[in-house]
Amino acid sequence: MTNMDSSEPGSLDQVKHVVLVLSGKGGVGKSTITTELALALRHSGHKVGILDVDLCGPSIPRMLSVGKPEVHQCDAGWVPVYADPQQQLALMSIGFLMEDPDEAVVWRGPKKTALIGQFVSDVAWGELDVLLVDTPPGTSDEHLAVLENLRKHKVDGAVLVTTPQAVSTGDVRREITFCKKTDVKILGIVENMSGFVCPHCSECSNIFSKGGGEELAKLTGSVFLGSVPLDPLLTASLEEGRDFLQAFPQSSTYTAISDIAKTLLSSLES
Ligand SMILES: Nc1ncnc2c1ncn2[C@@H]1O[C@H](COP(=O)(O)OP(=O)(O)OP(=O)(O)O)[C@@H](O)[C@H]1O
Ligand code: SF4
Repeated sequence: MTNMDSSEPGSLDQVKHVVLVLSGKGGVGKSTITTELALALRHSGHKVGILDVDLCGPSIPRMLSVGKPEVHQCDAGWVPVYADPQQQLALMSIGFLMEDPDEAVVWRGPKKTALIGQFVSDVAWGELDVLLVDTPPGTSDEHLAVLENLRKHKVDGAVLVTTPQAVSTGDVRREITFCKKTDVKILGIVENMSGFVCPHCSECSNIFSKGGGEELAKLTGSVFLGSVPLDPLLTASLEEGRDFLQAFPQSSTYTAISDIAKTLLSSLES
């Protein structure tokens, strides 16, 4: 996808890279991967933003323990909320603006797309190295609304999240077709919940067949960014809004996430 003329005004002008995080279906860990990639990039000294546009279940505020703060507006738009005292990890979630998280489910298409459109263009991010956009699952009109609005500024490409089970279904392939049709570069594929890390001995067992994500990447000519195991310590950290990477730097899951973040960053900067 082409970048917008940088002379045009917009709240993404000082954002170096915009990355969509997509999944063919819900529950594969898209919000988890978005959150952990943001934390990994932030720990490696980058200034990161997360735009949580997942109307169906904005879960990132809980994962980052920011709750439901009051959001303020300045001349440039909505002011993001910071998830860390150093103000290196900015978050704007559609959940902050919704009275009742269940209300979006009954909204009709045009209302959703109008809200998303406004939301995407109206956040005052300031300077960021990377903005990760957590989109709703699937390939709906909501995706197109996100894309149309981001495209006015810039989008580097998309990270596709899948699981060993989902890789064999049509969902992830539909997502790939969506990227091709909408001219969004696939930056890479992440296989999440790839094996199970035993909470007692830290051994990783492959419950489902492994390697589907890598296979899919080969088939579609995409980069395989890596796999993240199903780790009960990660589940608990997300539930408690605790920074897993800070708490468990010796774990194999830490290494897996950090390596994916490094590979993504080098592909963005190449
Ligand atoms: N690698 C992992 N290890 C442990 N738990 C995980 C992992 N990935 C995801 N989870 C857990 O699985 C659940 C679903 O993850 P998540 O909310 O990230 O999925 P999602 O794809 O964003 O879903 P949706 O788009 O429907 O909101 C969460 O409870 C999360 O804590
Ligand atoms: S994974 Fe194996 S070693 Fe670890 S606790 Fe379970 S049975 Fe024991």
